[in-house]
Amino acid sequence: MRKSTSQQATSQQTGKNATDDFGDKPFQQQAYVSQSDAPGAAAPGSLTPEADLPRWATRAPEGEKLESTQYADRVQHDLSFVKAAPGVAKPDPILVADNITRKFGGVTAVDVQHFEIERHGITALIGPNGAGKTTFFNLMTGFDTPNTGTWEFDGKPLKSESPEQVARMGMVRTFQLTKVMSRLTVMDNMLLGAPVQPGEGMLAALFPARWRKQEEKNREKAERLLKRFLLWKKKDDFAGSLSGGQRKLLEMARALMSDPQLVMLDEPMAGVNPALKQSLLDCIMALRETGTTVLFVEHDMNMVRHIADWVTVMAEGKIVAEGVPKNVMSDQAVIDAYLGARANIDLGDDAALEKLEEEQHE
Ligand SMILES: Nc1ncnc2c1ncn2[C@@H]1O[C@H](COP(=O)(O)OP(=O)(O)OP(=O)(O)O)[C@@H](O)[C@H]1O
Repeated sequence: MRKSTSQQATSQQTGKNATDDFGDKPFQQQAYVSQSDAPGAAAPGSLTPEADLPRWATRAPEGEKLESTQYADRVQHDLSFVKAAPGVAKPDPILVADNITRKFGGVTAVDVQHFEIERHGITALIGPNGAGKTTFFNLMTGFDTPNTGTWEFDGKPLKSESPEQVARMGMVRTFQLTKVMSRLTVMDNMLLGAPVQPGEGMLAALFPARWRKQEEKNREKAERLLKRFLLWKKKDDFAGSLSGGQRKLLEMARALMSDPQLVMLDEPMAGVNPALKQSLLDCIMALRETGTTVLFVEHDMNMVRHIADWVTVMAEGKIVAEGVPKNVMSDQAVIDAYLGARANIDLGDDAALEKLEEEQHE
């Protein structure tokens, strides 16, 4: 069979068959080149055919996990060969949705023909207010039911699963308006996020030593996460006493108690003060480093540019554009339709972003 252009590029660089290189050798030893940089490679813009993508997707060997930033390097490498087109196939998708529609009366909130999320990547879902982003999240996670469509998480169909079952399968989400339990302490909120609550079943009650050990483990995990999310000092405070930004951090930390494979964050930056924003960005990037896939909805373009490996644009319920951030966010149609004045704001310039937000609210 003819090699894909990406395989040719890698083979030319390493002198070996690219298929041998993916998967069974440590990433550091591999010499990857981007398709357009490779000597004799196809002209820029001629991308790998969709059918070839899964064959050469970089994956950790069975039963192993990659270390640290290798996930970012691999996912960005793989996605650099994917065509920037709505509904395009990805090399190693963890979530695949087909023909998803949701109508509210006469309004079609979601009408997604095909959508894939690349495993281990950070994907941003952007679009104007009312584009259908939150409804799409609700549908994928069992909080709402589509009129039509099918979707699979890690190869398993999800159509009739409840939110609890979806979470148990490894896909968890946070909400635009946080759903932390105000009258519980921060630590108790975290323990609620643990996958199995010790002592719940009759069987567990018969073996107290076992559930005590499990609870100890849950507390240790909660402690690690609360430290990472800068909330450790608040562990005994009621969640209701936290600021909006701290609640976002708590909700995200709680979602991680079940070691999810995919985390879906709905506007994680909304209402978070600039001082906490950087911590939040760091926490999300740290998630990718531990092998967790992230999908987030966000209006904060600063964040999207900083951390996304891939950007998907929704408008009027449909996926209208997809690609790597620098391409999508410089696409004139996307700028006209959505980014507008947000497009040229300097990276990291919170003051400029806040000024713009104020202007828009005037
Ligand atoms: N429960 C509902 N009942 C009726 N209409 C709804 C409902 N939920 C969403 N909609 C409508 O569906 C459309 C998509 O809304 P949705 O909240 O998913 O958009 P969004 O992209 O998340 O917007 P935002 O960025 O403002 O959060 C909107 O027209 C909205 O009014």
